[in-house]
Amino acid sequence: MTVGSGQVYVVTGGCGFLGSHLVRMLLEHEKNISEIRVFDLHLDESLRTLSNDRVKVRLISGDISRLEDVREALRGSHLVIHTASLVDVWGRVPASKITEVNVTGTMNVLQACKEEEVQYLVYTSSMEVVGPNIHGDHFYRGNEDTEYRIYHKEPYPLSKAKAEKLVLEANGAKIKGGKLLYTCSLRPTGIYGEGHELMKQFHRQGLRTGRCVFRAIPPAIEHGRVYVGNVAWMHLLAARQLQIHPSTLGGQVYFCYDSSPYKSYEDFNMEFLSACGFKIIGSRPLVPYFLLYLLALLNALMQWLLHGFFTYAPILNPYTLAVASTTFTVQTDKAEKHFGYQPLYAWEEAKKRTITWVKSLEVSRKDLKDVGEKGNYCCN
Ligand SMILES: NC(=O)c1ccc[n+]([C@@H]2O[C@H](COP(=O)([O-])OP(=O)(O)OC[C@H]3O[C@@H](n4cnc5c(N)ncnc54)[C@H](O)[C@@H]3O)[C@@H](O)[C@H]2O)c1
Ligand SMILES: CC(C)CCC[C@@H](C)[C@H]1CC[C@H]2[C@@H]3[C@H](O)C=C4C[C@@H](O)CC[C@]4(C)[C@H]3CC[C@]12C
Repeated sequence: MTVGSGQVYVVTGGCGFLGSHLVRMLLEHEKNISEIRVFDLHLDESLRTLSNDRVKVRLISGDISRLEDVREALRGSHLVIHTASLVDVWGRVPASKITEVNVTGTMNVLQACKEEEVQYLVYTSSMEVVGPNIHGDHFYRGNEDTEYRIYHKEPYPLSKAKAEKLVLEANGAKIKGGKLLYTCSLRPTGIYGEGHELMKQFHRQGLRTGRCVFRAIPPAIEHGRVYVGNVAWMHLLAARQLQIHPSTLGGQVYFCYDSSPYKSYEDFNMEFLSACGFKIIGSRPLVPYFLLYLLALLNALMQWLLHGFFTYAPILNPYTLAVASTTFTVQTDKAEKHFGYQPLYAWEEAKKRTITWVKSLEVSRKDLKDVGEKGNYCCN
């Protein structure tokens, strides 16, 4: 295989949900690269087959929390897109582990950039570095400059906020050889699309309840969502333009946005699930908020009691309830102004692709039979 003399990009967490879309996006749309190094703790061998005459996809097994692993992966590369992270708001992973991967891991990426003379770093942050906060303050179609009471207590948002701060502070730092490091941070809202693990869980749950989804959150609560393909596209453009206009993009944060509609978390999921015959029951929440909150508290108590025996980590806990019950949506054109970002996929296309994928879950589910034919269609 002949591989050209283009740039070498490293994608940490490249085998994850966003990471694998990003790798495919780079292969298809970035003409200036000859090698993509996919660095991950758990490798997805299928990505290796994506290598072509122009670009080699190299899978590198490593742990972001080990500096040596990161240094080795970055050696001789031009740019890093750092998406590796432990995404956990359910208490499945100890807080210390989240800090080790998300904060120490990011320190390692920065250190490795400095030691291995890598000048450009695009960091995948999260809307959670801003909010929603636990006070329930709504962030209604805000932008990067909107004032908000930022308050972090949970390990995941805390770790993302700390990591983002480190990334931004490192912008302009001297690296080995005397050149400067340029960094920027992208903050997706809730990402959806092909491969979204949580959507698989909601789909599975919906099958158990006869394709009925029982409304829990008032429909007026807006939750920001963005299509994974557009998040990947935005990373590609940021990486490209950070090298061309480092003084414009360097040290900046950008929310990731597209034309996905502003809806509640549940109504948004229904955009896809309804194509599989799912129905949402109730135009208002069926259970009063205080009962849902009690249930969330009970789940937290059970988690604490069972800790040491096994990990009890249901989807609903006080924190996920607070996030789902607080409006958090963005409306901004900062990325368009700074680096010409416009969504690559219109809402109709993003929706179509996601529906196709959700439908494919139906045929691929081995345990579909366990649910029982009758129960599947109680709403129809
Ligand atoms: N999913 C969302 O809705 C969402 C929203 C906003 C921001 N984000 C951010 O986007 C990024 C990607 O998230 P995702 O949803 O694709 O998550 P994901 O879990 O699918 O991907 C994360 C990847 O990081 C890898 N990883 C974890 N620990 C590692 C370690 N110690 N060393 C090397 N690799 C390690 C995992 O194996 C995985 O492949 C994360 O930084 C996350 O914080 C996600
Ligand atoms: C109350 C129940 C009926 C519904 C519970 C849904 C809940 C699990 C969902 C709602 C919002 C979701 C978060 C949101 O989309 C954004 C992010 C940021 C990202 O960085 C990590 C994932 C996270 C926290 C989503 C997790 C799942 C949440 C809380």
